[in-house]
Amino acid sequence: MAAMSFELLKTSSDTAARRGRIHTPHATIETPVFMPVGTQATVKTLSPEELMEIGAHIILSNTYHLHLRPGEDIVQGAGGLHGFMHWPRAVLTDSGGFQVFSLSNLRKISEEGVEFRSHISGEKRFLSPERSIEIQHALGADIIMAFDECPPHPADREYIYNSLLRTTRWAKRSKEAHHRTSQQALFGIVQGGMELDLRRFAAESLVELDFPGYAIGGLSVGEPKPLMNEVLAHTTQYLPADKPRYLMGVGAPDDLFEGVMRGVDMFDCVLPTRIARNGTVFTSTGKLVVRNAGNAKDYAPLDEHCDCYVCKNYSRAYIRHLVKAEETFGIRLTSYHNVYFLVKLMEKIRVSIENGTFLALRKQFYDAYGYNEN
Ligand SMILES: CNc1nc2cc3nc[nH]c(=O)c3cc2[nH]1
Ligand SMILES: [Zn+2]
Repeated sequence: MAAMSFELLKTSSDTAARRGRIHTPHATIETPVFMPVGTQATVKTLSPEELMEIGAHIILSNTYHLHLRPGEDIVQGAGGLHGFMHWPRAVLTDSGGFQVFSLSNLRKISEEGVEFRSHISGEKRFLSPERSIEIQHALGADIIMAFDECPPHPADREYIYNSLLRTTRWAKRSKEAHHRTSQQALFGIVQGGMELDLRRFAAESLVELDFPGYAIGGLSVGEPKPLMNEVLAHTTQYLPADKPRYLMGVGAPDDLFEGVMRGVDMFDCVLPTRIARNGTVFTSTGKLVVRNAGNAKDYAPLDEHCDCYVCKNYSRAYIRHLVKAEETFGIRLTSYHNVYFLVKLMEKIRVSIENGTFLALRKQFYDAYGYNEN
């Protein structure tokens, strides 16, 4: 069976939104799709069965974290991530470059790769395109990423230009190291900072190397959302329409609408489980801080428009009590609801693209949520 194939099912006349389908060995994924993040081989507090009940078909894990702990050899011994996590559907792994820069200190970058200290043990470690691909092969994800550098933001144009040239050379080395396995699909990652001409150059350089899918990196790194959206709209124009586009590390509900509108097919973000851990949940009328005193006697569900397991069986009062009492079940419930909220929102977005009602759904959602449209 081929590693991965993408069907472009429908394009829109009023926006760059598209409906697609990604076939992988472990799952068929309807796009646009939101991918829950399971950095250390678990989507925090949720079981694989709950993730399948929620409707997730692909989740993320991180090469950097799993290389450092427990080590890819231990994961490989269990049959890769699917066996290790007891997750039968699709997995995508990031290549580790971004995590080195966002988590570890003492790092030295060279043409060869990146030397850094483990944020866990402090010991010196090294990642290169070849090592990253080797680790991702051992982890066994269905979709893997080329080893890249995500330049800091802000960064001067000179640095961004030289960094993208190296990232392109690293993409070529990643592809050469990857040729062995056919079951895993390798995506290139487009860099170029916030420089529109460099974004085009980076995209065209990667397309020349011909990947089965393209990630858009270097965004969601602290830049203002309008700038992210401007860079995104510019970049997707230079990516092939018949290949998936994956916006890394994004995002909140509005980011999903804005990214879909600009031609993005795949998203991942830690937000749903991260805000859940401090007792905050998404609702159709905006974010709700469940632990606030106002919810002490509120026996309504988290979101009256949500039909998830949590909203069908538990009240705000109960979940507030659990969160205040630091009962683990509390953040399991907020996590379940938040992941469900984004997975379901993407389902509604897919239907709206099919029906040609995407912009109407966006307006209705923004009005209810309290976003302004521009
Ligand atoms: C949360 N924001 C965010 N998560 C990212 C992950 C990434 N991985 C590889 N390369 C990237 O440029 C990159 C950018 C990212 N931004
Ligand atoms: Zn719910």
